[in-house]
Amino acid sequence: MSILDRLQAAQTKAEVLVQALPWIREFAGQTVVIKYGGNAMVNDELKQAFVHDVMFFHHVGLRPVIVHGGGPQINSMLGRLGIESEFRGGLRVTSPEAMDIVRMVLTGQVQRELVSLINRDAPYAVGMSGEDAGLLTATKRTTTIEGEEIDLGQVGDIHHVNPAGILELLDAGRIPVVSTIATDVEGDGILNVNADTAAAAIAGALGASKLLMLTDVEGLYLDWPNKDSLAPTVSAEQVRELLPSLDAGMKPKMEAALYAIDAGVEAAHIIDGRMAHSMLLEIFTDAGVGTLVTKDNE
Ligand SMILES: Nc1ncnc2c1ncn2[C@@H]1O[C@H](COP(=O)(O)OP(=O)(O)O)[C@@H](O)[C@H]1O
Ligand SMILES: CC(=O)N[C@@H](CCC(=O)OP(=O)(O)O)C(=O)O
Repeated sequence: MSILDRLQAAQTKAEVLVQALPWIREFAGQTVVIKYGGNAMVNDELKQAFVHDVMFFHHVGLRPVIVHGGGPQINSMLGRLGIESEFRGGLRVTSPEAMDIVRMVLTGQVQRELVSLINRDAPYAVGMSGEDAGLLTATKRTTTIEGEEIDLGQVGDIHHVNPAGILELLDAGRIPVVSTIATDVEGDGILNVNADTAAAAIAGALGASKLLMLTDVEGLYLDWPNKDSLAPTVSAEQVRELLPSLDAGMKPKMEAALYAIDAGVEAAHIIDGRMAHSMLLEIFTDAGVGTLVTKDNE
């Protein structure tokens, strides 16, 4: 590479840094909840890119909180153990036997892996389950399909979020990594909570400014699966209209986006986790990848 080429490449990097400046200034000190879906944890390079983005957020003064999923990882373990599992309305029907595996995979495998990956860079990450310090309590929920109420077993909807434990970690300069197992407020057991739902409730309780949801699709398609229908921005009102027609995977995500916005979170973003550094591009550049869900009046 000639000196001129090297100077031009350096100039481009400087421009990118300068472009990030207003966003860094705007978001410094704000809490951002990142929902890291199991389908976005595709390979080691992408996981490493995710960790670098989280570290970038942390070092420019944002307060990132990671709420992770792990649906595919749970499926794989259930399959290895020969335990049947099915999804109804985007939620896993969770028998007591499956519940043990869900807890084991989320808190013992996926969360540990993320915590270790971050801490290999710098020792900031601390894992938490929704069971820890009363973080998540839930009540048993069902789902309705074609007018019929379906029993989902040990599946919960958030009853209450006690964010004290997360706030203590954030104030100590840590990066909380949360698994979405909740204490059953009506019984003496635990409940399996969809990670999108939990992330939205946590974002609301923390007064987060953003909820970022990393998944395995470019964003919300208004006319799924028509690839020309990707929406760069949608209002909460539009999402409310779309909700009944949405397919399984996107439904809990859009319900979560609405919940977060109704709880005061300024924006929810659906971001393609299969693209390296998509979070940085969405937050700190003018490029705007993914779908931004905003309040009705914006
Ligand atoms: N309107 C839509 N726009 C985008 N994706 C959709 C839509 N409807 C359904 N989907 C599906 O939702 C999936 C994402 O949800 P899910 O598989 O639950 O991801 P995650 O594990 O990241 O939570 C996409 O891969 C896609 O197949
Ligand atoms: C009730 C319910 O469906 N819980 C989910 C929890 C994990 C999750 O939500 O993982 P993703 O974000 O990767 O989909 C499950 O058991 O798969």
